[in-house]
Amino acid sequence: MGTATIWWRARAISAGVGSDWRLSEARIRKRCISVSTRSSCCSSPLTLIVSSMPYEKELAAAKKAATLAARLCQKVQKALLQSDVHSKSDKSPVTVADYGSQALVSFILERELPSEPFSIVAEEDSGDLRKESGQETLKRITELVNDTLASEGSESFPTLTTDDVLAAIDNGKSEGGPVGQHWVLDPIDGTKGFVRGDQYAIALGLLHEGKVVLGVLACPNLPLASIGSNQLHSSNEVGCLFFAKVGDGAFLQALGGSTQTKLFHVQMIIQVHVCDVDNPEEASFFESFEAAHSSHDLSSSIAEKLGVKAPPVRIDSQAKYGALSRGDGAIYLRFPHKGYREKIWDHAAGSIVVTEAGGIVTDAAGNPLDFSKGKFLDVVSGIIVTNQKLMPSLLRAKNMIGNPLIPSLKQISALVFAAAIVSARGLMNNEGNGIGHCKAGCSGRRVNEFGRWRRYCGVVWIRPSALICRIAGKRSMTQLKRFHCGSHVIACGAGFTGLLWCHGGDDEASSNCVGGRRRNFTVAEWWAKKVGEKEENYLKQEEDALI
Ligand SMILES: Nc1ncnc2c1ncn2[C@@H]1O[C@H](COP(=O)(O)O)[C@@H](OP(=O)(O)O)[C@H]1O
Ligand SMILES: [Mg+2]
Repeated sequence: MGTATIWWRARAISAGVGSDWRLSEARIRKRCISVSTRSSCCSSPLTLIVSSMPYEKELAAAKKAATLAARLCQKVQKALLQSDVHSKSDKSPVTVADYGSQALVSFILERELPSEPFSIVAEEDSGDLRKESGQETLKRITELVNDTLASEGSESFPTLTTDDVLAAIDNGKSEGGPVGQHWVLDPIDGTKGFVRGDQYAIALGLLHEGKVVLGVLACPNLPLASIGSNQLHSSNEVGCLFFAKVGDGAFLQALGGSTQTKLFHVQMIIQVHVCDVDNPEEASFFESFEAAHSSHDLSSSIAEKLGVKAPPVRIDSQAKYGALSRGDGAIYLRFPHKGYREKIWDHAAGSIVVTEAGGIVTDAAGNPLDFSKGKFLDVVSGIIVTNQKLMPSLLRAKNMIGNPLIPSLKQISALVFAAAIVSARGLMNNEGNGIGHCKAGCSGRRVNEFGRWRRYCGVVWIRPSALICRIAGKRSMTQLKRFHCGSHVIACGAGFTGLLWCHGGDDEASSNCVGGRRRNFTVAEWWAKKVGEKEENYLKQEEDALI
């Protein structure tokens, strides 16, 4: 008797978003069909043994869990945005959605995969909900979870008690590690985006022996159409579900399954690929919306060094990984500020979606991310995501910019020049225009802004890596340090080719100069704190001033 194994894989035809929404889920399923035959006689029956590929049922469970959790979050976000009661600073709706999403995902995974060892590394724990003060919130979460389960028409679920919800949340207490299987969950990734009404994601990955083997990203607000420049899909619809299994490619389907994308009950799925651009001038890059999460200055210096022309696309959450996996942009740069430790749930699902789409995810030194060390990722100074072709030059650019020990010729000459500017302080006139020396060092466009800092020149620190000149006023360094938000920074990051800009200064300087080439919102926050004004008002003033 001979046994032949036939691997059959329906290849999805997709060159990018919107190119082909006609594939059905059945067509992309990968199956192993083992066909046993008797070599001599055709009278014997043909035995077909169809066995699922690894992680098939885990993937189905993860998609179901993330889809339901997304439904719960959408409901809360909608109420949050419509509510007059909750101000943006009110964290309670977010809390409800975070816990609710975690409870739902945990409940569904445990129910769908009863025979598997069950471990989840997740962001939330039930400590606060077990306190007297958390009882009301716990009740709301339980209602929300039960309502969401009831809305899943195709199946009936038991009604969960508050204790069931607490237990489901506490499943997420696992520490992960290099041994065995662990789910990795961020119940709402991009909380700030969620509160703003922008992007967020439910991110669920599975680790096996420390490696990510599957990932699902539910992005309820991400358009099905590309958010990059080459928009191919005409739909305005939002809600994307990205998923990937190791060795099997990355795929995208509509999260809601609306009539447009779900004809005849067949869910349409496309295989996604990262964009294969190799010319940085044609590439665009993603970064965090929040400057506090990732240094916008550093990524802009790197992009500039690389020759990227397009402005950054700033969005919250791992929706960035999803968008990159389908070629909306070619690069995702993430440079947390000193002291921050990345968590595995912020990257596990996204990284496999991108790598299965043909991309690469490394730390800023080019090392692959190691998910086997527990909750934290020990990354060297940031995370870089891009395609195979751009990665080498991207790492080179990062090394040149990020390594203070190897300043470029341009940086050295700019340094010398910066020192000259300081010593030439006396050249500035009394109208506050530093035109005399400024013309020599930066473009005319910025002259006035620069000139108005005249009064604040005095003490200068120069950090070669970023070419940042810190120009303090007549105030003492101690005073400046007290403000401690980088707002006294005048950054000359791009050298002296006309890209001098201002991040603000002390109180007067910031009001004068924040409208430089880049706006640093921390200045606004700082200002708001200092003068007790709302950030929005301050920004409005700035807009008006600019007009
Ligand atoms: N100071 C910081 N630096 C870097 N990342 C931070 C940070 N503070 C929070 N984060 C992480 O950044 C995530 C959001 O990423 P992004 O900036 O890409 O939207 C947050 O996820 P949560 O919103 O789940 O807490 C949080 O884990
Ligand atoms: Mg997160």
